[in-house]
Amino acid sequence: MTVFQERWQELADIKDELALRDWFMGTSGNLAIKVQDAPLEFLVTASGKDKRKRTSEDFLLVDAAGKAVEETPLKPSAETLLHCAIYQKTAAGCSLHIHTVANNVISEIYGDRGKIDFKGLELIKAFGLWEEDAVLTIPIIPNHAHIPDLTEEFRKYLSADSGAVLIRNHGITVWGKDPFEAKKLLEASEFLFQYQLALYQIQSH
Ligand SMILES: CSC[C@@H](O)[C@@H](O)C(=O)COP(=O)(O)O
Ligand SMILES: [Zn+2]
Repeated sequence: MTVFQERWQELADIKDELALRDWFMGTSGNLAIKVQDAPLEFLVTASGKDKRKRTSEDFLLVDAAGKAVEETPLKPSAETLLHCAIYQKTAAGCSLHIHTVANNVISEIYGDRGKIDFKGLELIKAFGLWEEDAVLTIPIIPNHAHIPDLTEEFRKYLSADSGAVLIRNHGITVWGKDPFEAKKLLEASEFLFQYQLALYQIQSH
């Protein structure tokens, strides 16, 4: 199997796993996996597809500018520039973006603060935070409709090779060295958002 085929299969498998969780409501979400550096090329989901379906037209190969490497009728994800920024600024190998009710509501509740902090919760260890008093901070950025503007804002938080950013009333984007790490961060984030939401609902009564 070529590297291209291996990466395609890895991305298709992770797409199926996230689909099983119903994390692609209304065609939302996009996924990417790096195929090579210098020149950068990565596979990204084709725009507007039902990501619950597995087909031979789910992904296309794009370059560092987010343009298709070969002639294709497929359109790269509308949010490809976010994935470009990740691969340009970090050593990540995989990036995942999903919309959930929990991540949207949390982003709205905490959006004015520009971040949400988690402390004293076991699952922040998924982000490599093992100390007793460690704090996980997930930035929350405004949801600019103009994707280059959104990307500019997003780039400010790309200082590590793995991480997560919430886009207000839109969704979350995570990145990690490979699909396993990116999925771990995604699942941990969604757990933390659901926990915080449940707590918020109890405490506001
Ligand atoms: C209709 S879903 C919202 C989209 O605008 C977008 O935010 C999204 O996540 C999916 O867009 P896509 O172009 O399919 O990658
Ligand atoms: Zn989106």
